[in-house]
Amino acid sequence: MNLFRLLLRTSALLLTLAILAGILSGGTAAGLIALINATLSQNQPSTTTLIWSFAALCLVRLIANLASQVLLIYLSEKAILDLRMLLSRRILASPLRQLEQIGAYRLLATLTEDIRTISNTVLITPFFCINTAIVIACLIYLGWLSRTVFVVGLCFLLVGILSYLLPMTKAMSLLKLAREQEDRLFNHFCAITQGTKELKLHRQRRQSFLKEDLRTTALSYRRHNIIGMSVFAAAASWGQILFFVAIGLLLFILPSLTKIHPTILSAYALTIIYMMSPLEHIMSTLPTVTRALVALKKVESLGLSLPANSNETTSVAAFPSEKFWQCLELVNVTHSYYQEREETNFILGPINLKFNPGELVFIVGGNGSGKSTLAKLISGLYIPETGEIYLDGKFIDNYNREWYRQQFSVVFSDFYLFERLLGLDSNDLDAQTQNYLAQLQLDHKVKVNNGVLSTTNLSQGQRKRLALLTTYLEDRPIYMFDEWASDQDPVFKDIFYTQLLPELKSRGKTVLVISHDDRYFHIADRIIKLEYGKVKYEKNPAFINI
Ligand SMILES: Nc1ncnc2c1ncn2[C@@H]1O[C@H](COP(=O)(O)OP(=O)(O)OP(=O)(O)O)[C@@H](O)[C@H]1O
Repeated sequence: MNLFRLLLRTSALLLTLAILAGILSGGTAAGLIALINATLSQNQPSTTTLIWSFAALCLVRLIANLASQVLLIYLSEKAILDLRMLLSRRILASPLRQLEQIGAYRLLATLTEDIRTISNTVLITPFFCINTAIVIACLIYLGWLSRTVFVVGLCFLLVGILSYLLPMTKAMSLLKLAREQEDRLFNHFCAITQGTKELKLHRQRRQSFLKEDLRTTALSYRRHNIIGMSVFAAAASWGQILFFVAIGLLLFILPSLTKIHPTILSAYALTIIYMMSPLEHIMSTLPTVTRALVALKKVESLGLSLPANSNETTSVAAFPSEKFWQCLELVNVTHSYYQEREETNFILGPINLKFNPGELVFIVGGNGSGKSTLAKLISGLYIPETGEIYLDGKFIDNYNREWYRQQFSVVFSDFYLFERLLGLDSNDLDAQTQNYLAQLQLDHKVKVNNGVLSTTNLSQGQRKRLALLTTYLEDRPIYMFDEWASDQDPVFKDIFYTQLLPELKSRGKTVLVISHDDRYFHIADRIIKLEYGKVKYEKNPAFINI
């Protein structure tokens, strides 16, 4: 994808109109220069026709220039908005595993830095187009003035462009390296925001983080940027001097080689001087354009490029709401993680499990045995590498996975809490929420108004209760809680296991609970124990020696 295609996708009509207006603007600029040259070269006072032509060209240039700029500004702002929305949608449509592999810091760098870089370039595109149109129109005018001089000039121009492109390529590779360092910088920024407490509490850790990690990366980023931008500056200065060399050639060398009329020479000198400002502008925008190209490449390399990368159907309208289901089945399901540094694989499965409505199932096992991974597989967040998942005999594939995920309400151990109760449009949402707040003993802390919670700045245990509240409001057939009770005080832990879970079960919900609380295993209908990624046993708690 390049910048032009990005603009074309936004609105082909607007882009065409803007380019036409830009060409007209550039053409009239060249026309004005031609008129000025013609007037200067004639030895008699200007005719009325010339004066009126000059006034008309001024007017056309004013209107065309304005129209082109306004159209392109509108177009570029629309392109940025579309890009922001598209990229956010792409991220949300990408498989969870792919996003985990990319890493939050890289996504953050793309959503902030890459979009900012692309936006900056898109915003200068209007002026880039108009200046290019002016340069092209001036070149046409020069060609019309004298073919011989033009051909010599063109050869000179080609040599100039080639000598400019060479350092440009070098600069581009340096900017690419700088962009890689930017990803690492974002990783360090995440460490600063998420590890503030750990860094504050340990002076040596903080100093070594600042010196060895952050500073080293920031210095490397700076070095690549400085060299890259200096190469650009050198190329731009070289380009500028080439113009004067061209004028020098024209004035001092060419007349001695071939016969050229002085009026043509002065017209050439005037036009080249006029062209210098738009050309300088074009050259000054090249570093920004190059950065944007690097940013676009980065977006593509993350697998978040604009062509659809997810084969999943995002519509759920084609499927019935699954309030009454009979059987959820996992057949030989596997998932593996490749741990690059350890060069080892963690393999979960093959897993064969069945779940029924109204069942309370505990998933237990030691740390790292694969419980959370299984939860992600069951809820459709991970796609099984091998094996199949069936809901009432319906094979879950890309076509219906989005619908399948809508059957689950989950509180993960690393849950996220939204301040607004998004996507819940019940008429009495506030009343229902208030009711649950009281049930979860949060009504003295949190209020709700028009679906907005008064605060989420609470203790971890209280925040988990708010996450539980959200799942209550979602009212879906299958509930999953990943170590939900681990942050609760003994009193509320007891309420969770002995009141809330049985209540959900009595409402016909299937409840899958990942837990280490063996004191409460007896309330489950079934216990599934995982060990090293395999199901060790699946039993009624009455038959287990806890
Ligand atoms: N995002 C990941 N990338 C790579 N490996 C991972 C990832 N998440 C988990 N693993 C690996 O998979 C294994 C199982 O992890 P999982 O989180 O499923 O275990 P768990 O049983 O939920 O553990 P715990 O009780 O500590 O929460 C672990 O050994 C871990 O190293």
